[in-house]
This record gives sequence, C-alpha cells and structure tokens, in this order.
Amino acid sequence: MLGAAPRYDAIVVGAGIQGSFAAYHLAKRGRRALLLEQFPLPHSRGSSHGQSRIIRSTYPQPHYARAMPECYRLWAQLEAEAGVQLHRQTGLLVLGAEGSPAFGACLQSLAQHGVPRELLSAQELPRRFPGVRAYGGETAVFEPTAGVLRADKALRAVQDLFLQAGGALRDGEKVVAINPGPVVTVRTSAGVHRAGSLVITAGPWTNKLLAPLGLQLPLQPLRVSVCYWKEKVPGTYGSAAGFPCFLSLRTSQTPHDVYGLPASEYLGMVKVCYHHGCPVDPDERDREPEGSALPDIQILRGFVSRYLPGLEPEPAVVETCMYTITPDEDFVLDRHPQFSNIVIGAGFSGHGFKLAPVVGKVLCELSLGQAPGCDMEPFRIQRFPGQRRAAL
Ligand SMILES: Cc1cc2nc3c(=O)[nH]c(=O)nc-3n(C[C@H](O)[C@H](O)[C@H](O)COP(=O)(O)OP(=O)(O)OC[C@H]3O[C@@H](n4cnc5c(N)ncnc54)[C@H](O)[C@@H]3O)c2cc1C
Ligand SMILES: O=C(O)[C@@H]1CCCC=N1
Repeated sequence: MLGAAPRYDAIVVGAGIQGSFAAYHLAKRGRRALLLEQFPLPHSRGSSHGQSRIIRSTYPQPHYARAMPECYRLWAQLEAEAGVQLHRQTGLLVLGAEGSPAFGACLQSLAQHGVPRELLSAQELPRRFPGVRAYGGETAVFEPTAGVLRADKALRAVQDLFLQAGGALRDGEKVVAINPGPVVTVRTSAGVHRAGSLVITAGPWTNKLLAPLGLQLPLQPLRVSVCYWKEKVPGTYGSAAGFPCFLSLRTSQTPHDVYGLPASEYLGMVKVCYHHGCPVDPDERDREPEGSALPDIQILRGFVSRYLPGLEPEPAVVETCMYTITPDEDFVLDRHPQFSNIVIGAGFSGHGFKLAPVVGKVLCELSLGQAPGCDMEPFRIQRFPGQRRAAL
C-alpha cells in the first residue's frame, strides 16, 4: 500500500468535545475528515460526559476572556444549526477575598472586556442570593450573562452536524499506532487509515499516543469527583429560584477553587465540585485512590456547611470525571515540533468545554496549515522548559 493516496484530508483522534469540534470545523470547510473514537459513543470514560458545564466570561487570563465573545457566537450558531437549546443563562457568582490578586484579576478582566457585572458585599450577598453565605467575609461579583451548557446534548449535536456535513465517524475504534510523514498512516483496532494531517485530541490519553512520536508533554490526568448535594428545602437552589452558577476562588482552607451549578441533573440536588483531583492513569480510572477518605470530598463537606447552609453537608451522589492538567493550566494547541502535519489539542485543565468551539476552529486551522487569528503564545509546547522527549 506504500504511496497510496490518502482517503482523508485529516484524521482526528478522540471524539470528546475538542476533537468533535475540530472535526466539525474541518467538515464545514469541505475537508474530508475522519473522527476516530476508542469507545462506543456515547461514553463516560473521558472528560466530556455529563449533562452540564459552566460557560462564563469571568477569566483572569486575557487570552480566554478575549475568546469568549466568539465562543458565545459559535455556541449560538450550533444551537441554530442543530435546532436544540444548549445554553441556559443563569448568571455566575464569583466569591473572593477582597483585595486578593485572583479576585482583582477577575474584576479587571470583566471591566476590560465590557462584560456586564454587579458587585456585592458580604452583607448584600445573602439578600441577593439567600442560599449563599460569605462565610469568610468575601466579596462577590455577579456575571449575569454566564450560564450552563447542556454538555451531553452539545457533544451529540456537534457530532451529528459533523456527519451531516459529510464527515466520517468511527467509534469503538482505538488508534494503536501512528506513522508520521507527508501522509500520516494511522493503525486502529479495526484497520488502517491515511490522511494529509492528523489532529490528536485524546484527552488524558494524549501522552500515550505521543510517546512513540518522540514527545511527552507535562500533562497530568486527574480523577475528579463530581458531587451532588441535596437541598434541605426542595427548590431553593434551582435556577427557577434564581440560584446561579458560582465559583469560589481558592483560600487557605480550600487550596483549589470550588464551583457549583443550580440543581438540574438530579431532582433537588446541586452539583458542587472541587477544581482538583487525584493523579490517575486513564486506563485505571476506576481503581480507588490510595488512602481511606477522599480529601476533596472532606474539603467540600466543610465548604458546603459554611457557604451553602441550605444543603445537606454530605454528598448524595458522587460520579467520576477526568481532568488533564498542565503546570500553568493553559491549554496546548500546537503542531508537533518535528511533524508539522500532526496537531495536538490537550491539557484543557478542567475548563475547556466552554471554549471548545474556538479550540476546534484553531485546531482545524493549524491542521490546514493556516495561522489562527488569535495569539498562540500561551498555548505553545515550547513554553514548557526542558520538555521531555522520548526516543523515536
Ligand atoms: C467534572 C468536570 C467538570 C468540568 N466543568 C467544566 C465547566 O464547568 N466548564 C468548562 O468549560 N469545562 C469544564 N470541564 C472541562 C471540560 O469538560 C474538558 O476540558 C473537556 O471535556 C476536554 O475535552 P477533550 O475532548 O479534550 O477530552 P475527552 O473528553 O477526554 O476526549 C478525548 C477522547 O479521546 C478518546 N481517545 C483517547 N485515546 C484514543 C485512542 N487511542 N484512539 C481513539 N480515541 C481515543 C477518548 O476515549 C476520549 O473520548 C470539566 C471537566 C470535568 C471532568
Ligand atoms: O471552567 C469552569 O467554569 C469550571 C468552573 C471553574 C473551575 C473549572 N471549571
């Protein structure tokens, strides 16, 4: 088969939200694209499953805040094309210690990007949002345009629109080997495919695919607990009662952010999670982490009893998801340093869902040899000093 013409312009490995959006943008541009997924779809083994994700413009880092208007526009376009409502506006409440650099950076970013906002003192907070108490005397800013994305419906919609645009999707087909070159050859559990370019969006499995390509990135997969907490009085923490999404910035007692979404998945239960987890091998995700109690759940119990007094301080449901974090929590969106037709989208660090329409567009442009319109510096592989390379 040496020298056979490639059947595809691009192959995308991994049908999570990032790979699905990359494939969608390729197909929308008339490219022959193949999207490969190791598990039968839909699945709950990666990072993109579940019913809800927060969408917000409050971002201390300017490169994400700048991308949000286009993200909102592309999400609305996807909703219109699919004829499905994917976004529910609930607002987002950000809690932070007055004068803390992180909270100051959020306020500055909201002002700089002209995002509507409302400042609330610790005293005003429980009057405006009766379910929330600023236990540590925090101040708050409310971003009314933020909300919830219906994650599983969004993933399905983008995959359906990819297929409608002429794309090919093969699930239950794991990529087992990649042979780089002007034509990239991909061997899977079911066959061999060739394309002019390859996009790797394999979430926590990314380094497993990159090792034989001589590259290891500082990506740490984490197993994350997704906790749901029961309302003491039914209805008090639903969006109908005006309860918003919230983000409580890290403190000495909660060394990572805590965030929550109004009750929707389970009747009368609010999703409140810790923005961190335990290191994990994605193929061993279901093995219990070492140690008797999960420290994240202990931290959340304390947070819920102090800040959300209308919830039972014991999680009623605990599910599992995975993050893939980078040292600076910025994404990797770049070409392989040696093989310029292999593009990598990884390290979404637990905050990539809302940005997927723009991430997918950037990955599509890189794979077509085009220069994306945004500043790519924060996303480059070269920002990691002494990046380890495996022998080829
Ligand atoms: C609990 C939780 C809450 C979150 N909350 C938010 C939020 O509120 N807002 C927000 O914006 N973001 C949030 N995120 C982050 C967001 O969900 C992720 O950044 C995003 O889903 C990452 O998508 P992905 O496509 O990179 O990864 P994945 O969804 O993991 O997709 C990678 C895919 O590649 C496939 N794959 C891997 N190896 C192979 C192979 N060899 N062959 C074929 N297929 C392969 C995998 O099976 C998988 O389907 C949250 C994440 C979690 C876990
Ligand atoms: O990205 C988001 O909005 C959520 C909430 C904050 C922590 C990570 N994910």
